[in-house]
This record gives sequence, C-alpha cells and structure tokens, in this order.
Amino acid sequence: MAPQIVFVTGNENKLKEVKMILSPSEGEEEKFTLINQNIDLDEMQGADLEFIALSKCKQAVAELPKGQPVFVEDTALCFDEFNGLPGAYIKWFVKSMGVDKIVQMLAGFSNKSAQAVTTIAYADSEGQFHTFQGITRGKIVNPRGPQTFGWDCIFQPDEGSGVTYAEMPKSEKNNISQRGRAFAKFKQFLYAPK
Ligand SMILES: O=c1[nH]c(=O)c2ncn([C@@H]3O[C@H](COP(=O)(O)OP(=O)(O)OP(=O)(O)O)[C@@H](O)[C@H]3O)c2[nH]1
Ligand SMILES: [Mg+2]
Repeated sequence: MAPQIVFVTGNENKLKEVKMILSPSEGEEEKFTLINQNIDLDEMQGADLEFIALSKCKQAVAELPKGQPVFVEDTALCFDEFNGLPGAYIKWFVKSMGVDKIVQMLAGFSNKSAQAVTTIAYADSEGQFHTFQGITRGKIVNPRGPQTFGWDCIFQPDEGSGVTYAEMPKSEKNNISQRGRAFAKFKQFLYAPK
C-alpha cells in the first residue's frame, strides 16, 4: 500500500488545489496517499518564510505519531513597494480588513508589483526536514472574479492573459501559481528514485 503523507491545513481552498496538483499524472503509479488533518498551528512572526513554514511543520511533527511523514505550507503575498510586506501577515490582513482595503493600501503608490510565495516544509519518516518554494510575480489590481479564495481576485500574475487568479480556471492557475510551482518541486522530490 502506498505510504500515507499528512497535509496539515485548515484551509479548504488550499487543500483542493494541493490535491489537484499532487494527484498522479496519467499512467503514473500512486506513490503515496494524501490525508488532511486540521491541526491549528501557530504561525511565528518574521520575514523569513522558510523559518515560518519550518516552525509550523515542527509543531505538526510533535502532534503526530513518531515517523509519520507530514507537510505544511505557508503562503505569503509580498508587495515590492512595501519591501515584502504584508508577506506572511497577508492572512490577517485578508481576515481583518478584506481585499478592497488591501488594494487601497497601494493607492498612493504607482508601483503595484507583488509576488506570491508558497513555502512547503516537509518532515520525512526519519524526521529530516525539507523545504520547497514557488514564486509567481504579478500586480495588485481592483477585485475581479469570484471572491471565494483569499486574495485571488486582486492578484493578476504577469504570465497569463491579463486576468486575476480568480478569473482563471483552476488548472490554469495551478500551472503558473506559486503553489503549483512549489508543489511541482515537492512532487519531483517525492517521486525521485530513493
Ligand atoms: O487568493 C489566494 N490565493 C492563493 O493561492 C492563496 N494561498 C493562500 N491564500 C490566503 O493567504 C493567506 C495566507 O495563508 P496561510 O498560508 O497562512 O494559510 P492558512 O492559515 O489559511 O492555512 P493553513 O496554515 O491552515 O494551511 C490566507 O488568508 C489564505 O486564505 C491565498 N489566497
Ligand atoms: Mg501564513
């Protein structure tokens, strides 16, 4: 039987995308089974995204049976004009002020460039930690498309046809998104002959 890997997240949208990205391609044998656990993990403060993801992962390891492979991911939205902020704090900005006010934060500045960054931290069955990161550059725009996932409706990636993440079909988003890129690296690692 394929070994089980636990993904710790409480974010349904994230989980949906990750399941889609990590599912085996046509003709590919399933190397592992993904199971979700919703454990509430504290997020450390700071600008070091690998440190934040690793500390989430270490907490997850402590909550699970010894030797259980587990990963977490943390996603940041970094404005160039603000030297990388809100970064990992974007979660609290989305929760407390909403996307319209996030767009307005940049109203006084011509530079709307931003990057979305997903950092995965994985603990293998031997307790070794590994990190994988994906980055997508784009700009912050007025909301367009369904407002169902975080800041998808205000992030327009530079690649693509001038639409926001929210306006794209999921498969198109996963092809160019920070999450798609981070998980492509992770998948390659998991599928590499050991
Ligand atoms: O429009 C979006 N497109 C994305 O692709 C995306 N990925 C994450 N987010 C949002 O960014 C914040 C940081 O999230 P985050 O990494 O700290 O996760 P979280 O706390 O929601 O879940 P988790 O820590 O339980 O996994 C949260 O508000 C998420 O909703 C996204 N919004
Ligand atoms: Mg976070």
